[in-house]
Amino acid sequence: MTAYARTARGRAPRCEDGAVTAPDQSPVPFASPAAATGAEFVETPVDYDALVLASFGGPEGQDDVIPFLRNVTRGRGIPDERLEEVAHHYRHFGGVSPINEQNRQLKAALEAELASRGIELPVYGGNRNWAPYLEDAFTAAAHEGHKTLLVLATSAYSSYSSDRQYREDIARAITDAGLEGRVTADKVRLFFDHPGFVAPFQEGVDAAVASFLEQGIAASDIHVLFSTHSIPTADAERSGPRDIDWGEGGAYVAQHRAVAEHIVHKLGAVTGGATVPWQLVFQSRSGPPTQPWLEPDINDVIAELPAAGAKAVVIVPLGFVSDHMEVLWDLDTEAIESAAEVGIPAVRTQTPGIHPAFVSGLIDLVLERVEGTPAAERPHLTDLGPWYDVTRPGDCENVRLGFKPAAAGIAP
Ligand SMILES: CC1=C(CCC(=O)O)c2cc3nc(cc4[nH]c(cc5[nH]c(cc1n2)c(C)c5CCC(=O)O)c(CCC(=O)O)c4C)C(CCC(=O)O)=C3C
Ligand SMILES: [Fe+2]
Repeated sequence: MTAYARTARGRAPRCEDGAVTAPDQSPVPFASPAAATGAEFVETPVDYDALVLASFGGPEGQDDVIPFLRNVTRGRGIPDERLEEVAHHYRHFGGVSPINEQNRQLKAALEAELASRGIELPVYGGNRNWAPYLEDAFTAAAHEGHKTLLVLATSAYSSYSSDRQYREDIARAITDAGLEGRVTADKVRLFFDHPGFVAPFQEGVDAAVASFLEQGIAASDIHVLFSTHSIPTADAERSGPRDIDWGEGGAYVAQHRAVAEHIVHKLGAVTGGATVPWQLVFQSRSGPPTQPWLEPDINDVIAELPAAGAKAVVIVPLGFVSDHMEVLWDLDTEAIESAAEVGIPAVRTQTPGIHPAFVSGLIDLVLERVEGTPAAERPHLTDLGPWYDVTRPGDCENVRLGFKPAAAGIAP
């Protein structure tokens, strides 16, 4: 396949960190060859009979922590002593991750939204790494007679950890549950630039910047740090369709930059057009020090803020769907501490969580697949969207862990 029109036209305007470019205001015709062939978009209606909300999962008490971490690192032979080192965030919070409760709330909110629109679609919840597992969700759905399932994963951007690993685990769960050939599972497209996902971030950034302005701090002294999960650079380079040049950091970084640029551009309404300095930063690095991961680390950037003349910092958890451990520990604990050390007032803005715009946007995304909405009509706030319904073989693959069968993609 040749390069996409969206690449030839130029992706979302790229700019150096700290500068703000005016995004192209002209309406962008949807010209992707994929849209023309329908190859990567499912534009015919599908009569799904259940929705599966798929998430990461987390421990519910101290005794769960090591078994949970064994699940997360399965297949990599990491000894328990080493796992205990990464367990400290969970130990600190009584062994309880907030993520399961957040997913229960999101599931209830999705059910309420479906009911309010008069749509009958049962919702099942299952996790990749903790109970209820994906396998439990598929088993329960099949037990109640559902066969054509749509999976909604709580992960917005494209990379091995946030897309393909879900699809691999879906395939494995269907096999482990003995449901091969009895159920099918499709997956809702990645939603990094869907208006429902972006709205809560925009709201948070607008409010935080407005409040610093009210305190008499100039826009040019308010630094906005868009933070996301660092991943190995090798994963980042393979995070999108391979026939497109995404630039350094692959599709994963390009998607985050495009959304950040959109938010900063809209922020002009709050600052009276004045620009704020901003940057994409990374957090929650793990893995051996010899393995390169995306940089700079948020704490290193915060340490340099006084030298850059910053008087305030707004921390935007752009890569995260809810206030799970990465947000509570790495941002609310560590990054806020880093800001206190250099004496700069800091605000961490909200995650989408169960914000009404997000919940309603997720149901819109589900209905796109139920109704087979043409790609050209699907909401997206950046030039990179709308993202594809089906991922092609090789996209987001993990070269370290090797090939595994995955659901909801195009067969090799
Ligand atoms: C991109 C990304 C997201 C965002 C997208 C999404 O939301 O899916 C995410 C989310 C999450 N990650 C989580 C937890 C963990 N991630 C780990 C390890 C890793 N994550 C990675 C990437 C990501 N992770 C990577 C490249 C590794 C190294 C593994 C390797 O080398 O291949 C480890 C192992 C220990 C360690 O290595 O630190 C844990 C415990 C939780 C649950 C939090 C809670 O409990 O509230 C959530 C939502
Ligand atoms: Fe993670």
